[in-house]
Amino acid sequence: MATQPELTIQGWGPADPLPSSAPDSDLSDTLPKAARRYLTRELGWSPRPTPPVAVADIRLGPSRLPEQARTRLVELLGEDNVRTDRESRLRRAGGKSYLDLLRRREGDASDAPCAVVLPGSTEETAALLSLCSELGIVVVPFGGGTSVVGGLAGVDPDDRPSISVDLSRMSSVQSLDVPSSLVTVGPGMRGPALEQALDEHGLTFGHLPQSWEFATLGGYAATRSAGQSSTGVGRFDELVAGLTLTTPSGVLELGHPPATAAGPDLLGVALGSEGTLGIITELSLRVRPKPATSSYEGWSFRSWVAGLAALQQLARHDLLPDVVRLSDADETRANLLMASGTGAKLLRGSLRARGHADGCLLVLGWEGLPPLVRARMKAAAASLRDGGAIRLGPKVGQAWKKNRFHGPYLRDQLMDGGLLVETLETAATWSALPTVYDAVRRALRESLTRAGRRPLIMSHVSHGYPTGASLYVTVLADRDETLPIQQWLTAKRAATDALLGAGGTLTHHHAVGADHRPWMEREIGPLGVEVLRAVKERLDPNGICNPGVLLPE
Ligand SMILES: Cc1cc2nc3c(=O)[nH]c(=O)nc-3n(C[C@H](O)[C@H](O)[C@H](O)COP(=O)(O)OP(=O)(O)OC[C@H]3O[C@@H](n4cnc5c(N)ncnc54)[C@H](O)[C@@H]3O)c2cc1C
Repeated sequence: MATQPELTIQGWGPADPLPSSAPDSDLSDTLPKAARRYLTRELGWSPRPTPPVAVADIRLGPSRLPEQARTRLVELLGEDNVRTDRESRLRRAGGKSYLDLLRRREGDASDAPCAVVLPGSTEETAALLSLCSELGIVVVPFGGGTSVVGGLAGVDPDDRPSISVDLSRMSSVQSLDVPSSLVTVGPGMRGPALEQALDEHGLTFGHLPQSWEFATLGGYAATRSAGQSSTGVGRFDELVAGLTLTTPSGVLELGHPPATAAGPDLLGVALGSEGTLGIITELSLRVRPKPATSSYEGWSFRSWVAGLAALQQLARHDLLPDVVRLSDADETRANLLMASGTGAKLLRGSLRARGHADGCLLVLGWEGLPPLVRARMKAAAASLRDGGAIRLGPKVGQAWKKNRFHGPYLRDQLMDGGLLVETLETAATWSALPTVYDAVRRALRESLTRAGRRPLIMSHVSHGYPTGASLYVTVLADRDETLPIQQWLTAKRAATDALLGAGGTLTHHHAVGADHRPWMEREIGPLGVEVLRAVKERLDPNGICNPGVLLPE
């Protein structure tokens, strides 16, 4: 089992060891002048240093784990694998949403778990859950800690002590069945390590969310994640052939590859269960040969509506590529301004000259066998041209591919400069998508506009289906320094009500967590909630498994 880098506590990126002082950051090093001017003008924002407090000054309360419980846990897992020290608890406090980062930057880690425990196998996890059930200790599975919906909040209505179950000791490949294209892995493994292990066999897994560097395979399954290539490769839940769900009531082996018709698919109950039913302790995943060729390219549309219509045509004729990303005019403008260098400047000039100054950028990625990729690209190109698109060529596609994991690093620096930076996402049918887009933008604009300050709302479609697509929204606004948490909570509530009212789904891939649970009944209905509760009561009779997420209070 290789050691995987820890995530920094107050932002994004690898951090080791624990820093004692706040990092220096300067937006002028990161953002080109034109982008800073643009943001200042658009938002009515004046950049100002608002660095996080030093990590040493972050406050967390004493552990509430009873000594007797600690002793029992140590008997089960060993002294090294039961940790109540400040650093272990701090590193497992919450996830990486804007609100999580705000709290950590302000020095608040009152949501830290009472202890961090590290089981090493399904058997140890089963014994751990049974012990915690007996002792009344809440367990919150911890994968990569990249939840952006409060999935790790550890909230318990009965205020019992809560422990974080860190799955990093279970992070290796257990077996590889090449003829069947199946790999069996531990839940704590991350994407880069899996790709490395598969590479020597000429295989790939290909699930690439933006959190790829730190998120885990168990976390993807627990949240039904989608990656940048999900249009072609499939969402994470489509890539799971089977898994082991370890619960306080026993161990469930779910999924029977290649296929079974033996009743309803219980695997679907475990996928997206967010730690509320137990802990995923093993996964069997579908892998594929590494693509012999890959080709990324850029296109431009005069308008968002034209771009959506063209994607819909591709979807209808089964011509969607593996990677699809259509940015609206606001996101396109911001991305072009943030890209420095002569290439970006030339592109801006060329788009202006061709009447696409306010256009919408489309990035497409194709992977697979060369003749198939060529044929798909040719057919799609004809359809896109019919839809009014102009081809910008491979450089734009390659530039996107090269920078595709950079966004979260920039978020930290924008927050350092006094900005609110957050994302939200949904999915809608092709017919509802334009209305959902308008409704979300309107709600965010109304909520975040005040006294000469406006939000910048940037959107893209990044996952296409025959029936519709996902919509991803990034919001930037001048941060309210007095009530920053309230500022975002109000905007988020308005946006969620608006997108549900317009026909969008509660979430496309970020999951429910604590943040979306008030709307869960609206998404699946009261009977749906009762069914989920009944399953939970059977598998987790004492309600110790991540009680603060998914199901409404
Ligand atoms: C910068 C950034 C970019 C992101 N980009 C994407 C993206 O492109 N696509 C996407 O889908 N998501 C994205 N996310 C969200 C996040 O990465 C996903 O939700 C991811 O699946 C979480 O994995 P994790 O291992 O970090 O899980 P954690 O954050 O540790 O946990 C998430 C939830 O799952 C539960 N859980 C974790 N492991 C297990 C397990 N083994 N068994 C049972 N329950 C478990 C936890 O208790 C928690 O409720 C992004 C997040 C960030 C911060």
